[in-house]
This record gives sequence, structure tokens and C-alpha cells, in this order.
Amino acid sequence: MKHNPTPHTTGSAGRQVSGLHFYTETIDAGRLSPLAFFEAGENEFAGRRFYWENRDKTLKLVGIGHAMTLTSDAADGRFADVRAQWQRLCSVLVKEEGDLPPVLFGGFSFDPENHPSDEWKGFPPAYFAVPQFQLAEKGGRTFVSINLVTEGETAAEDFERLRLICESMIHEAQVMERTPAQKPEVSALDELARSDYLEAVGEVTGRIRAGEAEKVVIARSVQLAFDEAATPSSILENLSAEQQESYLFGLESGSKLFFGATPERLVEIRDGQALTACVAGSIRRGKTASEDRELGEGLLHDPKNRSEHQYVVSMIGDVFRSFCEEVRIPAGPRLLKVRDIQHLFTPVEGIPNPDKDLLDFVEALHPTPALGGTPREAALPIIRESERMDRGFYGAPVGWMDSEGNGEFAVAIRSALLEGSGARLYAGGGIVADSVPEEEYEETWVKFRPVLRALGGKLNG
Ligand SMILES: C=C(O[C@@H]1C=C(C(=O)O)C=C[C@H]1O)C(=O)O
Ligand SMILES: [Mg+2]
Repeated sequence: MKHNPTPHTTGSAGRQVSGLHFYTETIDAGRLSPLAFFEAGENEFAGRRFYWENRDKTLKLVGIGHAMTLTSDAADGRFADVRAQWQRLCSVLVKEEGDLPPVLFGGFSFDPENHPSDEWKGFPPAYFAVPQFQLAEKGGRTFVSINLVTEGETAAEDFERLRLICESMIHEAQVMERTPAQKPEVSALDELARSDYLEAVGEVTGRIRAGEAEKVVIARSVQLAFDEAATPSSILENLSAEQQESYLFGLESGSKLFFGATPERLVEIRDGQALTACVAGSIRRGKTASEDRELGEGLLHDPKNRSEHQYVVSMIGDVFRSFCEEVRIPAGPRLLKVRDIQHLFTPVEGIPNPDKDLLDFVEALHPTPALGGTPREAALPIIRESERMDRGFYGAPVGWMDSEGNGEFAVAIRSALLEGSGARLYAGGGIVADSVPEEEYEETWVKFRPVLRALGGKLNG
């Protein structure tokens, strides 16, 4: 509690700041479970929260309440729109040395030109929020910040009110009884358009063989119904415990929670370095260690999966070579093994040119051929025509950025949209000339497993 924000504070540049104000203050919260803090926001802030864990678990982020939302409906200019709004906010940011940089959390829809449906109402083409209360766990420490965006004259009183709310949530999170999370009772699973999906894959292989594209990712969805409404914090708790090797994300909007456990990084900017990964080509995990090894070896040498993978390496390589110095790409893929699936994996890194920021990378990379196809201009129209569903935020960039230009976006796969007593799960796969519909169908089941398990669903196989 170092400074007392007042409406006409002198900004760090020494000039008088009027109009929009952005204050942040980090308070000492002691030890705190990020998921308990998320849960403590349930009563007052449900529908305005987010949750994030990176893949190596060196960072966990929780956002509760919206100090401000940044959205864009512009199909073309959405990345620039978000950048402009965020820069404007950051230009009036008042913080002291010990205060953590505030974060913006959210994502972009997969394809604003896809037929939008009611299913994704509340998730516009760009949907971001600066949290009112922000928890960051890193380096073994937990920080809680209060963010306030205001144009009013009552910043000091507003801040005081937020401090009280924050302290009571921290207290609640520290003392709450946390029994192992219950899983919902699944009453029905509806495969929606199974035959449409098989037909679409067949059709797309035909179009690829005819030379219209080289690779196109086709997805499908299944609908789960529960006996009663599922609780976001319990679902995330289960997923976090079960998917130790994945990113975990949860993004609320009104009565909906979009969440998932994805192994795929889109891009991270950390201390002047850009990092990404090519993740494409899949096989299930083996029941025994030796079966697992055999399956993995088979994947590493399978021409169809290698071709799925290579399109991604080549496209990401092109973007990195034009945006970075010192690009490093290993000569061949290795295996990435997560709880339910193994993938071909090629990490890529570089030193970004000074004129490129995180959103430049997100815009250029999304969608990579891991979720779109090759070439992108041919693949996206085929997806719009062949896929009988609205991807919404499935397969899209979801993540965070801070006021200092650091941040990370994951590719939102292994994901579902939860609303009340139902959830829709999404999964797809890369279709190439020699893909077989039934095999791709089986591969989607493997990809449903992480969210299906967290939601109490029955796993096939
Ligand atoms: C499309 C998904 O995953 C993508 C497709 C993969 C494949 O077809 O082998 C593998 C990883 C991801 O790039 C998904 O999980 O829904
Ligand atoms: Mg595949």
C-alpha cells in the first residue's frame, strides 16, 4: 500500500494526466492457491474471470472482475484494434517499482468470417479484459494486484473499496475448505454430426488430391449434458491435476466458460526472445511403457504424420525468418507426450526484430497449418464450406500480455465451452491427401479425452 491514487496524479513522465487513468498496485497476499482465489471470485464475479497456467508451470495467472474489457468486431483490424486500445491504456498507467506489470488476458476467435452462431455469443472476434484483481504465481511467490481504470474523479475512494473486496477474497481463498473436486454426472453424450464429419473428411481428401490445397484441418464437436450445473473452479481443478504437461486456460464470458488443456504454444515473447512450437501429427499413448515407445517410434517415422507436421514447420519457419534474427529450428521433430496423446514436436525460437511485438506474431502465425491448413488462403474457405460447426474460440489464440510487452498465447485446442449443465467439446485433425476418415475420427476421440475426463465423461478405449 504504497501510493494513494488520486484522479489527477502526475504521470511517470512528469506530465499532468487527465481523462483516462490506469492504476495498479500489488499487495502482499502471502501464500495463496491460484484456484482457490479463482473460486473466491465465484459469487460476485462469475462470468468475468480467467485462469492460466503455462506448460512448465512457472506461471499461473488468475483474473477476477473486469477493470476494463477490450474487444473488437473488426474481422480485418482486430489485432491492431486490441494493440491500439492496450497501448492507450498503458500510456496512462501509474505504477511504482514494486508493482507487477498489469496483464491483459483473452483471445481472438478462430475465424471471424466463419458463420457465427449463438453458441459463441459473448466471444467477439477479439475479447480481452484487464482484471480488476490479478493474481500471478511465479518464482515460488504469489502476487495479487488491484487494477483500476477510471475516467472519474473518485479514484482514491474506488481504490479503497477494491482493496477491501480484494482482502476479503484473499481471506476466503486462504480459509476455504477445499475437498477434492467432484466431477459432474454426465447424463448424455451427443455426437452431433458424426456422419457429416466423416463425409467432410472424405470430401476434403478429394479436394486435396485434386490439388486445391495440401493440408486442411477439419474439426467436429460433441455435446455433453450433466445432471446439474457444473462448477468452473472444480472443472479447472480436475483438469489442472490431470494434465500436468499442458497449458491450462479458462476464459469466462457471462454464463459461459471456455476452457481447455492444450500442449500447443502459439508464441511467447520473454525478455526479447520469441518462442513457438510446431505441434502436429498424433498417436495415442500406449497402455504399457513398451507399447508407448513403439507407438511413438512409429509416429516419428510415419510419412502421413510427418507430412502433416512438415507443413507447420515450414510455415512457422517462414514467419520467424521474416520477423527474427538468429532463428533456431532443429533438423527433425521429436515426441511431445502428454497424458492422453503423443505428438510430433519441433520447437522454434528467434530474436524478434525491434519493430515486431507479440501481437504481430499472433496475427502472422494464426492459424498455422496445425489448425488451418496449407496454403492458408485455400484452406480457410474449405473449412468454412466443409465443417458443419462454428469454431468460435476453439483452435484460436488465447493468452496474456503485460504492459511491458511480454506475454504468451497458446492454441486453444483440447477445449470445451461450458454453460450451466452442458458442455460442447471440440477436436479436429490435419487432413492430407492420404488421410482415412475413420482413422481421423478415432484421432478426434483421443483429443477429446483430456476435457472429457475432467468433465466426468466416459473415455473410449
Ligand atoms: C486440431 C487439433 O490438434 C491439432 C492437430 C493434430 C493432428 O492432426 O495430428 C495435432 C495437434 C494439433 O496441431 C485438436 O486437438 O483439435
Ligand atoms: Mg493428425
